[in-house]
Amino acid sequence: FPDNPECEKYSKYSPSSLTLEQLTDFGSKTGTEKSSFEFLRHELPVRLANIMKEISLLPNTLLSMPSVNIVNGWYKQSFAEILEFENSDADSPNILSKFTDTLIKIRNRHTNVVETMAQGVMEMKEAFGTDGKQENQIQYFLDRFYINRISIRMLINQHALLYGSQLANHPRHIGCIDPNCDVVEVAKDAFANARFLCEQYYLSAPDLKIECFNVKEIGLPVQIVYVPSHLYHMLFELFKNAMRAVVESNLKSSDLPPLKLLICKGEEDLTIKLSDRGGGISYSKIDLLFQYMFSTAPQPHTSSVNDGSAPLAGYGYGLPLSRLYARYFQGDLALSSVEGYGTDAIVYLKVLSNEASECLPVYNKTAYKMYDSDVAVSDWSSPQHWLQNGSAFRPN
Ligand SMILES: N#Cc1c[nH]c2ncccc12
Repeated sequence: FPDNPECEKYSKYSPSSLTLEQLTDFGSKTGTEKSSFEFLRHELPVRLANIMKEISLLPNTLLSMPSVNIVNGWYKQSFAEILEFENSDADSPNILSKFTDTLIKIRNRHTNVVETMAQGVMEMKEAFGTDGKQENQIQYFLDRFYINRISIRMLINQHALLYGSQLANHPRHIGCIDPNCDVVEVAKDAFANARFLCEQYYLSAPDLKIECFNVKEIGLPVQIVYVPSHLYHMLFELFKNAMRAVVESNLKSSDLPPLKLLICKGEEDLTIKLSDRGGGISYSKIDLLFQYMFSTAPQPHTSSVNDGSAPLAGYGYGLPLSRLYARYFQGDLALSSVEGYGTDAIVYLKVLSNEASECLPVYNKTAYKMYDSDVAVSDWSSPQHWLQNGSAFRPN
């Protein structure tokens, strides 16, 4: 990409972060297909170019992997296709419908980016092994790469749902945003589907108890301006992991301790805490659950109680991606565990839609330096394993 002048040009712009309030106002009041077209034909190349510059900075051990080359090709192709509209006359016939068709074609092309990048990481691990420095760089890159992808798909989905030919499923929704997203309803849906899978695999599943508090609007249901599919993705992942922990730590018992879900809408945060009595996980292993390099390995999935000899089976990319969905609109996802007892998984969401602004990676000197091979080595005395990470502090 470095030799692509158009990529150079668009990577010099910073992405424009939108709030859920701006997205809902645009989709319900102020926006038109033409103004959306004029915004996206600049903003989408900006977001693509910013991350394409970072792809070009990846260690060659990853960049040279066949699967990463495939993803590269998809980004180049999509970038070029949007640029076809750079100087189009927005008022010329069919240009707007052609643009929407192009966006849908791009969305379809990128359907399997997550799996294909994971395959590339696997190819690199098998070919070259890894070291702590590279793991940090790849963790840094993939968090930025996937949240960039979430943001591009969000903008494409909004435009396609608002102006495309497909019928809107939910008349009250604004694109993929529900202005009154009922958290309990989404949670019950995610729980039911996770329980179905759990019962299929383990022949049993824990029950769920829900406690709900609305401190901001006493007596009203807990609702938020949010993207239901993002909330569902997070909760479905957390329910699956909690159920697995409970079943695998109670294999000799038919009486499973129930999961507990606490939902509380405060003034600033909507907090969702899922508590399980699944035996917990040691503090030192929590970070591993969010690490792509750890989660990429094809782990032997043990359905017997983990006797401690085998490494904790990877959870796939579900947790790190769920945390990115939470962070995308200024929230977060954290695990707090008591080894030997159980785990709390906590999702924080912004109550106010004008505070829920897109969290977007920006290609700049700071980012550039993160890919510099001479990143700082630890300047703290630490057990040997920390030195491999090359991180000055415990990875957060
Ligand atoms: N996410 C999640 C988890 C929820 N409960 C857990 N117990 C052990 C390890 C991970 C988890």
